[in-house]
Amino acid sequence: MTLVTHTSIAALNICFYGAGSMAEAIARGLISQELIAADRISMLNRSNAERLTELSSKYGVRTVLQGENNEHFLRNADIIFLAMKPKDAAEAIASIRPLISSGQLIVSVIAGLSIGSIELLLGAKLPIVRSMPNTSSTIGLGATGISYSEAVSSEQRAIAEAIFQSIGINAVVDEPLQESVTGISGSGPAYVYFFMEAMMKAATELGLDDNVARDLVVQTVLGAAEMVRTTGEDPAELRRKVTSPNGTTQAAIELMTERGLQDSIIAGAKRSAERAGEIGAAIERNISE
Ligand SMILES: NC(=O)C1=CN([C@@H]2O[C@H](COP(=O)(O)OP(=O)(O)OC[C@H]3O[C@@H](n4cnc5c(N)ncnc54)[C@H](O)[C@@H]3O)[C@@H](O)[C@H]2O)C=CC1
Ligand SMILES: O=C(O)[C@@H]1CCC=N1
Repeated sequence: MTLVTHTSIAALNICFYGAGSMAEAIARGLISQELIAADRISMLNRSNAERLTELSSKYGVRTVLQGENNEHFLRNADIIFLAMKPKDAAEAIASIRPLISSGQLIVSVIAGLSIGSIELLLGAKLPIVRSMPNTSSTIGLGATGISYSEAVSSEQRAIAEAIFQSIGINAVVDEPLQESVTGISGSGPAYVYFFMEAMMKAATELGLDDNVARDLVVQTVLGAAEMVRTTGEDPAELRRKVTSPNGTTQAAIELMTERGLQDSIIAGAKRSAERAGEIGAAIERNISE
């Protein structure tokens, strides 16, 4: 069995290729969970020097704009996170092909992008981790789906899992299921925020002031999630315990059901998964043209 310790990860160099929201969430999580020192992390962006200055002053990471000695960071990285938008991925990945060597671990967070497409773009069957994290990684509460290419060694698997575990929980899934993970936990935080926006709007329309509305809604969502986690009971059972016969909750749930709340959430999550597939297929078409 391969032993991967926090100490062995601390000795690696990690490069984020694309320095947007998701890269920041993971880098911030890794630093705050003390898995790796900030000066072992480099973050590269195509443009926006201001954004890079903000990241280096906030976290102490090394930053570099594309074209300004970014080759050094890419060549010397043990792990390269591919973290640009899907529309930029094909060009960005193909352009680093001459810099990549077989000892490096490539970790993609790009929605829809298949391992096969990354192999085609890099021109080799390298060790590739396809992941689908979420922005809650920022505070160590992420939920990440992970899949591996055949070339990923057991030690590299252990490193990838330790990295994502340091910023939340992991589920290792067969690659086609990454689209489902995207529909559930990748996009999922946005559904919860959407729900919270609606709850806060309702609270203010019901006469509560903004701060009280925010506090009550945040605590309600936190408490409900924690109840599911700690009691191990099904959400349906916990919901039943809130719902007194002919009471207030029943009145609310009946109206929400009539207006299709649950059906909308199910359809929306499935649409996100389907969209991940469409995004991946568009990149594949782009590569084969
Ligand atoms: N935001 C989220 O909740 C999640 C995002 N993802 C995936 O993460 C990826 C990044 O998403 P965000 O961080 O939200 O996007 P973003 O737009 O915040 O960041 C993308 C960054 O990549 C940079 N970039 C683009 N082309 C580049 C190039 N050729 N070289 C260097 N940098 C380049 C852009 O300048 C930008 O800063 C996407 O592929 C998305 O599918 C995955 C899970 C969750
Ligand atoms: O909206 C998106 O495409 C990305 C992938 C999952 C969350 N955000």
